[in-house]
Amino acid sequence: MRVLVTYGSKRGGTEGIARWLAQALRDEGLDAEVAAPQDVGDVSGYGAVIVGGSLYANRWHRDARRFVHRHARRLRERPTWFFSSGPLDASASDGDLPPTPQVRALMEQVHASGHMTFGGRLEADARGFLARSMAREHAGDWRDLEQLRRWAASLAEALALVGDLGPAPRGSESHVPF
Ligand SMILES: Cc1cc2nc3c(=O)[nH]c(=O)nc-3n(C[C@H](O)[C@H](O)[C@H](O)COP(=O)(O)O)c2cc1C
Repeated sequence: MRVLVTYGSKRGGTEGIARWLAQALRDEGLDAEVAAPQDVGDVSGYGAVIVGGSLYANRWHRDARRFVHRHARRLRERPTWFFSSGPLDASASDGDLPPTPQVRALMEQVHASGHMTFGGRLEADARGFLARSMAREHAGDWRDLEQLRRWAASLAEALALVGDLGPAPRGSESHVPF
């Protein structure tokens, strides 16, 4: 099954997660590819889509939000998962940080099957006034590869189940059982 991983990322940390995730999904036997949201014309060729966004003031990066709005109808027709990347500490590693209210609303819009929050990254020499002052105390890389691999394995398992159930009837919503 072809799987698209796309992202909204200001400073590259979330893009990095998208790339690792696609690799982890390929390791699980899926035909996964990464594309920047502006390079995706149509998601019809994909069996499943994963959209990630970096968090700034609890809001997803604009490119990720726009992607969801633009493709909402098609996303509702196929299994779609979201991930967020943000916390500059180890709080995301357990895998149970919920989506922010804005991201939850986007999930409802496309009937997303699930969400994962990953730790973020902020470089010590980050540009921008706010980023620079945050970096004084919070610079670091909290993206957790083990957490990412566990999530990739659970997605592969869910997609294998979808595959066993056969393709959904045209126009129907996805029915991933979790
Ligand atoms: C100004 C600013 C605001 C941020 N706000 C949040 C936030 O509300 N929640 C959060 O979890 N992380 C927040 N972060 C951390 C970023 O989400 C984190 O650095 C992330 O990895 C950035 O992803 P990117 O490199 O793809 O842009 C903030 C970072 C900055 C610089």
